[in-house]
Parts: sequence; structure tokens; C-alpha cells
Amino acid sequence: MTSRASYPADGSFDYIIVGGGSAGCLLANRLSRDPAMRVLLLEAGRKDDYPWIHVPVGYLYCIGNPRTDWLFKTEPDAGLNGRSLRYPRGKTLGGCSSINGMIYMRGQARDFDGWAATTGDDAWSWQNCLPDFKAHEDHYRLDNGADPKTGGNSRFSDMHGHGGEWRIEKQRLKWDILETFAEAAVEAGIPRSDDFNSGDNEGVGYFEVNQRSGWRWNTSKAFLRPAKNRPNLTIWTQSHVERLILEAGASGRKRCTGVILHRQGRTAEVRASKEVILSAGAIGSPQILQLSGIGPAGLLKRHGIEVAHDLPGVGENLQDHLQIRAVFKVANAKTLNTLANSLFGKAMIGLEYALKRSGPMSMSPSQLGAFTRSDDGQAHANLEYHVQPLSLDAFGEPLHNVPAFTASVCNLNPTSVGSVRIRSSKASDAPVIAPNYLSTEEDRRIAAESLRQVRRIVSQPALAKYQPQEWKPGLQFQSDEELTRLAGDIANTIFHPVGTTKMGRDDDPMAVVDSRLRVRGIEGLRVVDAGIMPKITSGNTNAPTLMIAEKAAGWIVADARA
Ligand SMILES: Cc1cc2nc3c(=O)[nH]c(=O)nc-3n(C[C@H](O)[C@H](O)[C@H](O)COP(=O)(O)OP(=O)(O)OC[C@H]3O[C@@H](n4cnc5c(N)ncnc54)[C@H](O)[C@@H]3O)c2cc1C
Repeated sequence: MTSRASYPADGSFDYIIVGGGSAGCLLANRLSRDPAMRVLLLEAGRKDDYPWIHVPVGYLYCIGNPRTDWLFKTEPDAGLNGRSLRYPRGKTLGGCSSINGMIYMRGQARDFDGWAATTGDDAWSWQNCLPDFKAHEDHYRLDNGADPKTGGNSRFSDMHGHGGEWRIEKQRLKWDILETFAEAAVEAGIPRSDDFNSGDNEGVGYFEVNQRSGWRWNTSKAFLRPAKNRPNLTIWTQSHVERLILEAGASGRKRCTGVILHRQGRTAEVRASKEVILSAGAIGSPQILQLSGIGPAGLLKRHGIEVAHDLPGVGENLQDHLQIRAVFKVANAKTLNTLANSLFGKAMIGLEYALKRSGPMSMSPSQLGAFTRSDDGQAHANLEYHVQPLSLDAFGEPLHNVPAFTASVCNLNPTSVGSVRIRSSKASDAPVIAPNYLSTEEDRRIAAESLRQVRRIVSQPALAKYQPQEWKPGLQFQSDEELTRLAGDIANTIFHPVGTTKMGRDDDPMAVVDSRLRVRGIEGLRVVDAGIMPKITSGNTNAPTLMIAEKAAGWIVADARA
């Protein structure tokens, strides 16, 4: 390609980070701390200067919007009775942290201990991940020193950090219907929790969120803003990476020396003298690897791509949390459905946000959470509830016009796995995303059990004053078979794809990266994003992705110095 531009004119960057999302923004900050290192961050989307990114309720307008979302769709899924889902992924600086539900959730200690066992690397144990969670944390409960909620004892500060870039705050509004649901959950035997992030999240309580004074706190504000004037950090938006440049390395193995991207209407190549780091997320990173000839040989050949390195695990092992959205109509209760469906209600909502940065516009989609066990045989909480004072068919669709709340419940440890595979050899074609939800007997059984458990909670005395009536799936459905089928009708992704470039031991043929996140068989190339998780965490996935990036940054810097 003779017209291809080559940057920069004076040589190469040291590091190229592909993807300015949750992981990519943190990495850009950490790697550019050393003024001697020239870092390039490439993001396919635009800057995060779109107003709805910053107003918390704006997720409703960012999902399904080409300004901020890749607009992916899943393949028709047998477990969802043939439905295909919208599969939102952030396409802007901040990535998914610019459009997500803002819930700060680390997962359970056993998740990380499990990663350590899978990889044989104790660096991933909970005890050794905790410092990486705390390193960037700025928890409001430590604003004045010790946590006031726990009477000033040190347990909370042992677990949490303060003064880092990643702000965590309490939510700025309350709903009676949610507080009453919490009381019903306690009546049903779920204990209260005032910290979901101590390694064991079992209990019911309010989620803490990534916000600052009523505004969304995304990773672009947190990590890029303080670094963007560093002369050694270059940020290019609207720069779509199409594939990697692979050359013979000094050891005879292949080495990644740069990337080919589409920018300002032309194709260009940029070079990295030390490393290229893929942080394009669990959909984007495997797609780029496959387009570059790194992936399952059969798939690559089918699309006419020369196989640079046969790595069968690239794009496999897709795991996600499936939320089953049970909806209950209520009487005598304030819900967002009724407030937002009247002109007066809308005006009051706008006024409250303008004056106090509180009220429904400051709202993350889910405020109340609960972690519990689907049955007594479970050793740990294996279900997460997101309880919402609203109902809709799916995020991105309008609110229903009747007073209702949603008790969305998801299996935290699904055994169904899917895949992300290129559709063609063109970078502009969205990949084929096949999550294979509810494809195992175990996941189907837990789906039916979880709907029964929702019914148990909602039938507790506390909620009786709101006369809840099950709307979806509907009380007429009782058998395992009916409940599983209905779960397939009302379930949706809760937006947590992970695992498609999983880390693992050398003798695991499906491992894509080693436990230090280096791509197997290729020098100078790492993957640092949610895709490297070998197993999905027992909670929402943004905080663990930041922890992964923090840990990886330490290794990348140390390797450069070695
Ligand atoms: C709607 C929604 C709600 C969610 N709610 C929560 C929540 O409340 N709490 C929580 O913990 N988690 C939540 N998540 C999940 C969480 O946000 C993600 O797990 C996390 O952000 C993943 O980070 P990442 O760095 O792996 O990928 P991303 O943040 O997706 O970053 C990838 C970046 O790479 C860019 N990119 C992709 N391909 C290319 C390419 N070819 N060239 C250049 N750039 C490219 C993308 O545009 C994007 O900016 C939610 C996600 C969504 C979508």
C-alpha cells in the first residue's frame, strides 16, 4: 500500500495501547508516568464530550446510539428462544465506563483465588489483587480518614483505598419501593450488607457507584485528564485499528512491532519499539488478533487470512452474566415509570438535578443489590440481584407506562460459554457474537430456581403494602420447564462479556495469554482487558478490569526496566 502514512516521522513510540476504554485509559496513565517512554493511545470512537455520557441517567441515551455504542448484536440464541440481543459496547474515550451502570463491584475473593489456581501464578490471588484494587481507589467513606459507618475501625480502610483516581460514592437518591424490597429480602433470610467489596459480597444493600458529585466518573476523566498534557502521551481518537504488524523477532519468533489503523480517511501504520497492548475489550481484542492471523487456524483460513500463529483459544470461552428480568406491577408506590411518563414529573426530575445533582437523573440503572445462593447446596452466593424502581423491555427501550419495579437476577457463575469470531477478513465487519446463554442443564436449573427465589422474596410481608403482582414471567408458569423457557423470553445480557483471550498455563492449549498477559507465541504483544479473565467474576466486571490493568501496568514497567 504505497499511500500508507507512517508515524511518527522521528521513529517509533515505545508503547501503543489499542483501545481507550476502562483498561486502556488506566494503562495510558501509568505507562506515561515515565517521561522517557513515548506512549500512543488509539481509540476508534470519539472524545467523551457528548453530554449524555456525563449525566448518570444518560446511559439510556448512550446505549443504542452510534455516537457512543458499537451497536453489536448477538446471533439468534437457542437459550433465548431464538432471540438476538443488542450487545452494547462503549465506543468513545472511557469505553464501556462511559456508558455503563457505574456500579463498583470487585467480585468475590474466591474468583481471584480461582484465577491463581488456574494459572499457577499467586499474583492473581485475592490477597495479591487487593493492593491493585486499592491503588487507584478513592472511596468516599474514607474522605475524612477512617470510615464513619464502622465506628472508625480499620477494617474498612484495610479493604479500601483513598486518594486514587477512581472515585466511588454513595447514590444520591432513595426509593421507598427499593428500601421495602430490602426489608423483604431480609425477611427471606438474606442478611444486610454495607460493603459488597470486602471479598464476600453476600447480603442485600445499596450499590456504590463511580460518580463524583452527581456526575458519571468514567476512566477518561479519572486517568486521562490528569495525564493528557504529558508531552510523552499521544491520544488519537477516531483511529480504528485493523490489524497488527508482525515481523520476525531476534529470537526467531514472531514479534508485534506496530499496528495498521484507519484514521482521517486513510490507512496508516504506527510502530512500537517495546510493546503493543491490546485493550480493545472482550469483543474488540479477539477480533483484532484474528484479523492479524492469530487465532484458530481453521477460522482464519475460512476467511482467507494467512495464519501467523495458530492459537485456538482466541475468541472462545466467551462468558457473560444473563439477567432474568422479573417485573412486578405495584400499587401506591412511586416508580420511575410513572414519574418519567408525565410532563410534570419530567420537569421536577430535571429541576432536582439542575439544583442539587440528585434525583432520578443522578441515578444508575440499578441501586439496590443482593447477593445470595440459589439453593442451600451452594457454598457461596451465586446469584446477584439488580433491583430497579422501573421496568422496560430492555435498556435502550422506553419505560413501561404502569407503576412497576424490576427484580433482575443473574447467575454469577454460568457454565454456558460462547464465542466471538470474525465474520469476514474486513475490520469494518462486526464479529459474530454467540454467547450460547442457558446452554447447560445447570444454568437452566439455576434460572428456574432464581425465578422461584424472586417470588419468595416478593411474597414477604414487607412488600404487601404495595400489592405486587407478578407481570413477567407471570404466576401461571410454575414448572421447571416453563420457568426456563420464560427466562429465555425475559432475559437480557447484563453487559459483562469476558474470557475471549483468557490467561492460562503453558499446557492449556486454549490459553491465549500467559499469567503476565503476554500473547503466547508472539513477542512484544499483550492483552490487557476484560477478555483475559479465565472465569467471569461473581459481580460486575469493571472494577476487576481496572485491577487487571493496574497489575499489568506494574509488570510492563518492570519488564522495560529489566
Ligand atoms: C451498558 C453497560 C453497563 C455496564 N454496567 C456495569 C456496571 O454497572 N458495573 C460494572 O462493573 N461493569 C459494568 N459493565 C461492564 C464494564 O463496563 C466492562 O466490563 C468494562 O468496561 C470492560 O473494560 P475493557 O477495558 O475490557 O473494555 P472497554 O471499556 O469496552 O474498552 C475497549 C475500548 O477499545 C475500543 N476499541 C475496540 N476495538 C477497537 C479497534 N479496533 N481500534 C481502536 N479502538 C478499539 C473501544 O471503542 C473501547 O473504547 C457494563 C457495560 C455496559 C456496556
